[in-house]
Amino acid sequence: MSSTAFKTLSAKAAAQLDKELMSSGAFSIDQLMELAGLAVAQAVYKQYPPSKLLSTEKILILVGPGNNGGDGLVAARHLKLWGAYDPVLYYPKKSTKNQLYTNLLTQLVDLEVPEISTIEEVKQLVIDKNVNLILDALFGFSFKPPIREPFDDLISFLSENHSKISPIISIDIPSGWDVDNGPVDVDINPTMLVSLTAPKPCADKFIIGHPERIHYLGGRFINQKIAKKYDIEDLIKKYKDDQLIVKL
Ligand SMILES: NC(=O)C1=CN([C@@H]2O[C@H](COP(=O)(O)OP(=O)(O)OC[C@H]3O[C@@H](n4cnc5c(N)ncnc54)[C@H](O)[C@@H]3O)[C@@H](O)[C@H]2O)[C@@H](O)CC1
Ligand SMILES: [K+]
Repeated sequence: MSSTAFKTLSAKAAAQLDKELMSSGAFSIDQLMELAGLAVAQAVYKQYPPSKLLSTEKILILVGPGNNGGDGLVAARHLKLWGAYDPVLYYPKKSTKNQLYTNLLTQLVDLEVPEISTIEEVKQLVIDKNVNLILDALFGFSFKPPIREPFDDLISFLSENHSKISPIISIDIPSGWDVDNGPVDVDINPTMLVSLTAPKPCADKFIIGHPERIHYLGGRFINQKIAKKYDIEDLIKKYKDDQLIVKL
């Protein structure tokens, strides 16, 4: 039993649920990712509405090699389409074999979302506070420490400078954290977390002792039967009406 007010899904259970949705559940990854990314964009908008942001309203999107990165690409598109944010991408490890990611990137290129390609540019942008927000879409529930390059340098940089930089919003897992156990050696210290489907055990570590941290739930795509099987019915009931996100 979790010590916080919400149920959690272990890394193993989250991966199993994901697999189940895409096999017997008959969902495609494109559908799930679109809903997940849309929820993330809505949570960003809700928590940091454009009027609350300073000057440029730029949001740096740190994109990892897997589906967590895909969620970030989708969120970037919605934020850009809403006209209120200027996303800038950092996407150092692109998969050329996965058509889904290629398509998501093409959609952003068509929207003239700029991309920076070096870690030095990222550091400069972040340290000069030329971005108001940082969206962490590097790693999700399939991450296994220790972190490998080129992401080790980035995670260390964010960790060392966390008190000086704009707020970090992590998608599903604070990148670099162990999914079941929380922070390892370096901690990017996000201000906000958007858990997808259900929080993972590390979300307990995110919240406990940190009342100032913000936690949303998104990814409203599971039915009652699956919710019951994974014992997360109470969590799913927290969504009201047509909401795609809920603040936990
Ligand atoms: N059912 C759900 O809740 C859904 C989840 N989605 C997203 O999908 C994520 C899981 O996606 P994936 O399974 O593709 O995995 P991740 O995006 O968590 O990461 C996998 C990638 O990270 C790399 N990696 C793992 N450990 C590493 C390390 N120590 N150093 C460097 N690289 C490392 C792997 O080689 C792989 O390329 C979730 O967290 C969520 O964001 C959505 O896109 C769709 C639906
Ligand atoms: K993340």
